[in-house]
Amino acid sequence: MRAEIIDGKMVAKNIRIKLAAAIKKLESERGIKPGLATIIVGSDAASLSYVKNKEKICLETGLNSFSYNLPEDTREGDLIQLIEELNKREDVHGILLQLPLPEHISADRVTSVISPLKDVDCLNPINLGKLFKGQQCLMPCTPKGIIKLLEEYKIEISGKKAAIVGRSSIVGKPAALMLLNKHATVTICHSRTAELKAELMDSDIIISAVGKPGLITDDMVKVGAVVIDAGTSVLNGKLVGDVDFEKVSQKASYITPVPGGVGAMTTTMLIENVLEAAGYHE
Ligand SMILES: Nc1nc(=O)c2c([nH]1)NC[C@@H]1CN(c3ccc(C(=O)N[C@@H](CCC(=O)O)C(=O)O)cc3)C=[N+]21
Repeated sequence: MRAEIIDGKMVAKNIRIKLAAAIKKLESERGIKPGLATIIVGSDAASLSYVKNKEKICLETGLNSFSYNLPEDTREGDLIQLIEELNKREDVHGILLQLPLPEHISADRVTSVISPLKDVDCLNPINLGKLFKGQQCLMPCTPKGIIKLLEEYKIEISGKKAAIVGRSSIVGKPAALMLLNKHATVTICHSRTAELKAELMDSDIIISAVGKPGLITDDMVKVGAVVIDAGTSVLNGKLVGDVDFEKVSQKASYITPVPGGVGAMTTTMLIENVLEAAGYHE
């Protein structure tokens, strides 16, 4: 079997055309220009790749973008103070705090400070609680993009067995909840999973969000499975996923490339969330 390649770049581009029109409308009808503030502490390679793409897309869709690049040795108190200022600013509708943070900063404490109304990445425990309960909230960008891709390619979720590899609060866990809300039977695998291969071989949909190049090989995937690669590692200066794309694409029915798959959707979902936070409702 030769997999159909899920073209995240193309799907994202089509969504952005609609977003750009909606942003224009919000500005002309209500005088609101949606604004996104991005904070990076230090210089994580995957974060920098995200920012580069995000800046381009903010420009393209007509969003205001404010960037804060803070040094690695920033004090937690100073970061919290910056977030509190952004919470109050009327021209900032979304706050994106890039993870991971340096070890001396508590991500839990800092993300709790982000106003739930501006929390475009769903990091605040209030929004995570809503997600847990299946209530309406700003959905985390990467899992939201994954669901959109599955829907765009008319891939059935209800009743399917889905395995998520990775249990981060920003991709793995929310992806599991969102698939569960769409009636998949979900297994969450991680570094201590006893039989990763056996779990994956039994799955119709595999989502990998670990950040380990080459983690998912063709012997772990059943023929006809849908393989979604949400890994973002930088290897020799290039962005790579978790999946051995060449080999796995000969067994899967659908597969996402890196770049051009999930990552391309993440940035676009971020813009969608900023627009939502700015008060635009279809
Ligand atoms: N709070 C937080 N939320 C995140 O969502 C988050 C984060 N922190 N920290 C860093 C990682 C990394 N990440 C990427 C998203 C998109 C691309 C992306 O746009 N990729 C394009 C191309 C990039 C290129 O080729 O330069 C693609 O895959 O097609 C990359 C990386 C989000 N992350």
